[in-house]
Amino acid sequence: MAWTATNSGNLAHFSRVLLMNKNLTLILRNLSSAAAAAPISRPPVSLVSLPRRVRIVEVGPRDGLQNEKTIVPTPVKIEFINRLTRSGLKTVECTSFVSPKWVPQMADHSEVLKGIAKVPGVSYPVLVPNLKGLESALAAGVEEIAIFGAASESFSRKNINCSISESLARFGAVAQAAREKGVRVRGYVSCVVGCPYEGPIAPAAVARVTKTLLDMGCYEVSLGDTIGVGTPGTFRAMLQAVLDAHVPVHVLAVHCHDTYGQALANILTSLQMGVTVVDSAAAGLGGCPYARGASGNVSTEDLVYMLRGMGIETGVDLDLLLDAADYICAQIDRPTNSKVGRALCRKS
Ligand SMILES: CC(C)(COP(=O)([O-])OP(=O)([O-])OC[C@H]1O[C@@H](n2cnc3c(N)ncnc32)[C@H](O)[C@@H]1OP(=O)([O-])[O-])[C@@H](O)C(=O)NCCC(=O)NCCSC(=O)C[C@@](C)(O)CC(=O)[O-]
Repeated sequence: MAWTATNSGNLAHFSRVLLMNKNLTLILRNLSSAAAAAPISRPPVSLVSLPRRVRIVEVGPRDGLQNEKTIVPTPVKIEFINRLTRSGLKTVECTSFVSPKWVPQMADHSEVLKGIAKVPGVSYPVLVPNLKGLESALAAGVEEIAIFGAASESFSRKNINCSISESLARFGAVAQAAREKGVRVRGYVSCVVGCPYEGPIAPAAVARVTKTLLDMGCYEVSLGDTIGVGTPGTFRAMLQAVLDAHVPVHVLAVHCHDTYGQALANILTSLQMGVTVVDSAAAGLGGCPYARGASGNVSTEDLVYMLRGMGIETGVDLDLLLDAADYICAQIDRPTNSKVGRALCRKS
């Protein structure tokens, strides 16, 4: 066969492919020897099949609005909660009975709790830091509260002005008094992978606080990545440590802020490890006033979209949820943080 320009072109192409393959082999070899040299610190993971159903705990009206610069009018909060409930959400955390000097945005807690159109079968938990808060919450007719501890000593002091052990003693008294009144108690642990003041947090510290909250009667503990620094790697190690402390997975929830865009990945990792309860906020609102740099929660719309795409039931109507998110974004005059909200070209 005569040698043609096409053959010569093919040969040049072939040599390039060979060279690329050679480079690729070299790169892969370097990578695998680097991986072999790296210390193996992965905890054992037992993957269970994905759940058929996930319960979403909507935290937008509380976690979402507590960090707003301007105070959102009470009727707007009430309408937001009512719309969220209409979308099919079964748990809507609606306010905090904390000190108005610390978090002025939640000062109208009693009016909000009394003003919402409560739907049978829907739970409306509120945050309670101490017995004074519990007293006011009970007077407003609360049926479920959330107590909120931290795995970081510095965050505990900044957020609730006391050490972890002082906070747990305080929460023990709150939990007991609440349960005596027939009020359900949920727990939070903040800074489960990282703290804005201390950096990385030891998984063992998370396991300790989680166990203590369960021992005092919390029916569920939500593990909060307050500043959204977790990755599937750190999340898996943290969750494994909690499970290794003999905490049953069905009493755990995850609460992921999306600062580094890892929230859905961390949630998926948690589902793979057996978690079936996930916190989120409509429009991706949120942030803790005492956690500098913390961005919003994972958006409920993005979470529902992902779960629906995986065939996991949530009982939430995405259109009605988007309406609720549009409503609050219009009221507080800011664009949605939800990727799904943006993709579907909603008004906000
Ligand atoms: C815990 C305290 C109260 C301690 O605050 P303190 O200043 O140490 O409290 P105190 O007991 O010394 O009392 C000082 C004053 O506050 C009043 N007070 C005391 N308690 C209450 C109350 N319940 N309701 C109304 N007023 C209250 C009390 O009556 C007194 O009033 P004064 O005599 O000066 O007029 C304060 O630090 C506080 O309210 N902190 C709340 C901080 C907060 O809400 N942070 C955001 C929520 S946590 C979060 O977002 C994380 C989470 C849950 O989403 C999960 C995650 O993402 O990780």
